[in-house]
Amino acid sequence: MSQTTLLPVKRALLSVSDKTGLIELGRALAAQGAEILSTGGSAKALREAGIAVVEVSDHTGFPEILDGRVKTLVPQIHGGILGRRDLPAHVAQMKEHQIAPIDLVAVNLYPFEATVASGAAADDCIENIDIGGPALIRAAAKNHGHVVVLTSTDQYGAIIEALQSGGTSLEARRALAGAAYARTAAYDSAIAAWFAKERHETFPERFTLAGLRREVLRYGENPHQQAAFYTDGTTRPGVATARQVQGKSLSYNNLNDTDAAFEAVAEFTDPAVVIVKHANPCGVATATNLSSAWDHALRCDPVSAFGGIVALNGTLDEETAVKIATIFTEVIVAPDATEGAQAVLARKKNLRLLLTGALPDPTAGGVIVRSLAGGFLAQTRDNGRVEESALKVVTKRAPSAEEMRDLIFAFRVAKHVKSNAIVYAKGGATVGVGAGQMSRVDSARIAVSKSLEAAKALGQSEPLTRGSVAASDAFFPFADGLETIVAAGATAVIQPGGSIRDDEVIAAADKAGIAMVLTGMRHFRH
Ligand SMILES: NC(=O)c1ncn([C@@H]2O[C@H](COP(=O)(O)O)[C@@H](O)[C@H]2O)c1NC=O
Repeated sequence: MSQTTLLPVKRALLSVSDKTGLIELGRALAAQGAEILSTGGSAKALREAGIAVVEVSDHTGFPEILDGRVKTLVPQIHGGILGRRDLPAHVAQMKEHQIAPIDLVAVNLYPFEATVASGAAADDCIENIDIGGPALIRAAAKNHGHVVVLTSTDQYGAIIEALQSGGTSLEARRALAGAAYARTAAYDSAIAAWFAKERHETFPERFTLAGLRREVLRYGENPHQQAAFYTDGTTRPGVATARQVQGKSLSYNNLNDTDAAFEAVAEFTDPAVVIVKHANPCGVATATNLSSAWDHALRCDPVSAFGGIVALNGTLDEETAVKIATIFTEVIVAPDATEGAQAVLARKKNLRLLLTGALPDPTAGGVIVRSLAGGFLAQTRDNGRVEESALKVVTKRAPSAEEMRDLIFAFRVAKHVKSNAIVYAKGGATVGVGAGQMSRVDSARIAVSKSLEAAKALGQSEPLTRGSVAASDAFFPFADGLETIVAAGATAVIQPGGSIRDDEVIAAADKAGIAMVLTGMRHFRH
């Protein structure tokens, strides 16, 4: 058989859980004169639409048994799919055992993933593990030289067209075979993940990662890199589940930054705004409303905010939208937006607006992964959150109530800043962010110099860090980082503690008369 030969379909097996498009496919096959074999529910739907169909059990002479656990798992079916039409021995054996060739298999599987997502009981989940379906798919995909395999309703259209134009090409069947194995692999991955979860096994010996390509991106982190965006089927509100209301496609960096911004803004219950650049917050604020939160977030580092990603933790209103629209912004992400806000943003054609419907739960667990040469690292999500009750005051002076509020705020922001992270905050807003430096003291200094720039923009000569509090994502290895913070005018500090020089650092804080609390929890982020 040449590469270009088109194969018609003389006999097809349709066994689908999702009946979408089934009738159209059945009609197209019938119109080509194909015999249609089908299982219980699929056969019923086809028959009701007036399409001639042979029940698999009539074809094989073997009934569906064990509540449908065994329907198609019989030699007449699998032999009909797997027999090679180009091997005389196969053809002879098929004839000897009265096995009729099956040229097209359309199967979509029991909805295991949806059943698990619905929170169904274990028995229900197990009953939704399809056995016969994957066996049919894998057999048909293996014998793609002779058989077409359809595993998704959105593949039907192209195959109907191909059949109407004389048949399917080897190239098309091979592409469908690849998609079929990817589908059964993803299905088995979901099943394995469910078993691991049931057994409270966070890191099973074999870790499978399955994703559905949502989009091929224009390029990756840089234009010479290729990239695509995959979703994993989880329903965590965020960039993967959001509805894009307007604007051009998001880039690789946009997606990454939007995720960082939205995860950060979900930390706060008061109206909050996070502005992100290069995956780091350059302004975060909470206030009594989003409009004020935007003003305060922007004030922290208006230079970096240019071309940033803005995340809000409530419904974007018109007043706030007008303000955000005054500066160049790449993406806005929020649970919702009023019609007025959407109308304002609609004038900015390139600005992307993503609506998520809800906020992610910052305390929810789950495993996150990152690749490295030869493998990937898996870890549980950083869902740690320090509450006031867990803090240990280690200095002579305890923080005031106002300082305490800002300390907790600053530490929550620091959790979302790349290490080494130093965050200065005042009045529920960041006033200086030092991110991603190789030494903690440099992060402390950079935050102050940025804060001085921000102060100048406001016509002030003192950095905004005067009278602020400071958070450090990890302990101070030496007193120098703390001394920089004191020099910047901060009056209280929050940090995990745990350094062998904690005593030195606490003594430096006492000497400066500032308050210090230890969290006992670190928030490294790389
Ligand atoms: N047991 C079997 O032999 C078997 N053969 C096909 N299935 C599945 O049965 C479903 C279709 O069933 P029905 O046509 O009765 O609605 C499909 O999702 C198909 O993947 C089977 N069911 C599960 O294992």
